Amino acid sequence: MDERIISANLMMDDQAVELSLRPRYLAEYIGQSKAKENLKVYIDAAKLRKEALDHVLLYGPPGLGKTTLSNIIANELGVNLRTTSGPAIERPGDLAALLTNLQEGDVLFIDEIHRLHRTVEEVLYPAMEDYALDIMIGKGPSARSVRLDLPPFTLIGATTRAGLLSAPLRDRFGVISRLEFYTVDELAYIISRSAEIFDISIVGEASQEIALRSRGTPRIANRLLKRVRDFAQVRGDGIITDEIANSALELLQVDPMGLDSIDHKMLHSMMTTFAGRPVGLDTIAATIGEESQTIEDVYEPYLMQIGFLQRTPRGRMATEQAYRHLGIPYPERN
Ligand SMILES: Nc1ncnc2c1ncn2[C@@H]1O[C@H](COP(=O)(O)OP(=O)(O)OP(=O)(O)O)[C@@H](O)[C@H]1O
Ligand SMILES: [Mg+2]
Repeated sequence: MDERIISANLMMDDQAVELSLRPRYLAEYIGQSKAKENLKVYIDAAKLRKEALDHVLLYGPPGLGKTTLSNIIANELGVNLRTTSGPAIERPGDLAALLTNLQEGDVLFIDEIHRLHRTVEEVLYPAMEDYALDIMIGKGPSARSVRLDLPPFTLIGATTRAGLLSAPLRDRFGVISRLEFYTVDELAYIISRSAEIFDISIVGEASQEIALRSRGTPRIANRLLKRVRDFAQVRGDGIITDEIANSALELLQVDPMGLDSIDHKMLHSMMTTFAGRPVGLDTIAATIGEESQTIEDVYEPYLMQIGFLQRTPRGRMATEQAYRHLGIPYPERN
């Protein structure tokens, strides 16, 4: 399991904490104003018409609040939420069971929806489109298909990789929302809110400092806050000051841009081993000993967001800004 501090993936000891930190209503959900504004209109309209909300697809890098937002949507609608995930639904029958147990207007949340089995996905098409389930009865030449009506419901799908969704599935979502990285101010606000929930005091610029190194990601912000709190309690008097925050963050080896040793290794090898030439994802992965998928889902999106990495048709390239950050001379040849 990934134990690195900036990893946006969920770790076991985070799960209980995440529950308490998770905002429950749209008004408490910080940032993502575009997604939020639209959703608010659709939710209000669905409530006015007493209809199920249209199916929603949420996508974006890990830890940006997809699961949180799905919970909020169900809360705002005042309906039940059933949660499952793509890989957990093994057979079409499993999905059929989930669907037939829904009540009118309920939300079915499928996390990692890009990992649904093909045969399961096919059950979803008529369910999403017509609120119906096509069931095969019998075998061989006498087999026939029976259509079963479902209550109107809302499917919320979440994925870190919208590109892996099949076109027919993607087309059946009426609302498609991309979650964005958070600004430093938004993260600082989330950190202050979490500190309040933890009942710890954080003063001066400390929440800004932590926010700066959180890679635009609330989950990382909350995780860094917890580690900094440990330092404050052991090395200080429990109050998170600028000084405590900075020295803790330094020890955690997260640099002022939020980059950790893997980011550094990756950029460094692109600049030196490959001398700034475009490099393929798999080559980078093999060189630094990480999985291509982890690099693509976790590392690249943020490095691209801050303008350190470029994807060209010939491969990945570090930008001049990245060279400056690492203190390596930029090859002047392009
Ligand atoms: N907009 C927000 N405001 C406040 N806190 C947030 C917000 N979004 C996320 N968080 C915090 O970040 C944590 C992670 O969010 P969440 O689990 O919803 O991310 P996710 O996108 O589902 O991640 P994954 O792709 O790994 O499933 C939550 O526990 C919550 O505390
Ligand atoms: Mg999630």
